[in-house]
Amino acid sequence: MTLPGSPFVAYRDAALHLDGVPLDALADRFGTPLYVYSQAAMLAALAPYQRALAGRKHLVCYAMKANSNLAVLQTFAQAGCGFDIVSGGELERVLAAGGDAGKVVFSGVGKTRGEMRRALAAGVRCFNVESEAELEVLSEVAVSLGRRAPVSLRVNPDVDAKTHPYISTGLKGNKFGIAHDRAVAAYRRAAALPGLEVVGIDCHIGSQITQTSPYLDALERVLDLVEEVEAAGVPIHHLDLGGGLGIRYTDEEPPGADAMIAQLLARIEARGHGHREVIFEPGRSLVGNAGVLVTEVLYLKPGAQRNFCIVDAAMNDLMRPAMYEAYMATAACRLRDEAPVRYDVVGPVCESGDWLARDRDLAVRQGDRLAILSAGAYGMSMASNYNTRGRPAEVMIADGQAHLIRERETPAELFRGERLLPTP
Ligand SMILES: Cc1ncc(COP(=O)(O)O)c(C=O)c1O
Ligand SMILES: N[C@@H](CCCC[NH3+])C(=O)O
Repeated sequence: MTLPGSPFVAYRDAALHLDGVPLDALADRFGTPLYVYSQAAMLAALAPYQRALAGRKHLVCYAMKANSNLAVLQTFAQAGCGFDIVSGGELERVLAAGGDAGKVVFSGVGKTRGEMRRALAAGVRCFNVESEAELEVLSEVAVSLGRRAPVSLRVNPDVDAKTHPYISTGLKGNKFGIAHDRAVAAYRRAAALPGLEVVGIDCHIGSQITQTSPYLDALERVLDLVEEVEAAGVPIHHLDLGGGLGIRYTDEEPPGADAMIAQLLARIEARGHGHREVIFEPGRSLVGNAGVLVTEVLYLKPGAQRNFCIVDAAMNDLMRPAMYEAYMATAACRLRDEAPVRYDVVGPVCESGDWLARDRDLAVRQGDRLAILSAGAYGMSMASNYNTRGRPAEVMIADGQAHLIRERETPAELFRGERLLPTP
């Protein structure tokens, strides 16, 4: 039986393993629903980025929104990565995990003054500024602290990333970045403001991108702008080409990071920009196929039109199917020599949109476990407590050992901080 996604997920003697560890045994030990990650799979996904960029000035800033567990951040920090953050909370996580603020780029359209102050105090590498109004506020905040904030302008290159409309970010109609035709004026303004120091340019065109051509199109537009901005007298040091490289969830065939980067670097050299430092901000491609969500079959419910496989994980644990109708592959943790039945895999949450997989042929019985594959990115990091459900525990396999890296939430933790009204 072939499985899409990670080569680290495989059957051995009819039992599904991640990185050599049987998932049923982890479910027995830690309970379900349970996120399980492989550190080796994360490092294997980082390797092509490092290979392609070796020998030139570069920084891989892991886009931690994809999976922000401290142990995941520690893994990438120890491998030399920086981080792409989008909130003050993410900055605190980087620092708690031992990451280097000097390798942090701070993206996001709505940074608050408080977040700017904290990031300046921590000494982040760069603010990826997304509007002209933000430039003014950041300069003011920096001046009030007697600092100059390093900035890069996130430009919107208006290219089609050819991905799901909800996760496309580089088109004119998106809220992200500064419009291409406003960018030179914005750079002039940034260079004139007392609290700012222009250091780079950046773009990020979307997520789950499975072709190289949108990156090449965006690069041409970014390089055109760099030339215009420098001609206007504002030097640009680094090129941040964002993240967004896709992974295989089912039958997608995204380019390898090394092949994609090699093409971009060749173009950068050819246009005479080879001296610039290059930054990438990959999220999903580093962690997506390094993780699975293990869930137990609670009930099998045959129906006239559809059969339901009701599991203990739900949309609050893994939002991608409900939110984007995303396809997530599922696999039984133990293979049974029985005829499969076609099921919709659904959770206990009171919403018709609470489904994890549709029309899947599964040979499972009550009490069996299923693994939702490719769940290492935008799984736990998007989980909520809807229906007062504690979020799953997380386990990381490192050097053949399973480590609990986040405890399961208890109901008491969920209403900690809430207060009853005074009784009359
Ligand atoms: C600014 C920025 N950088 C990087 C990423 C990482 O994207 P991905 O997980 O698709 O690599 C995102 C999310 O799409 C983002 O918004
Ligand atoms: N959360 C999305 C991707 C959004 C990328 C964030 N900039 C997903 O699961 O596919």
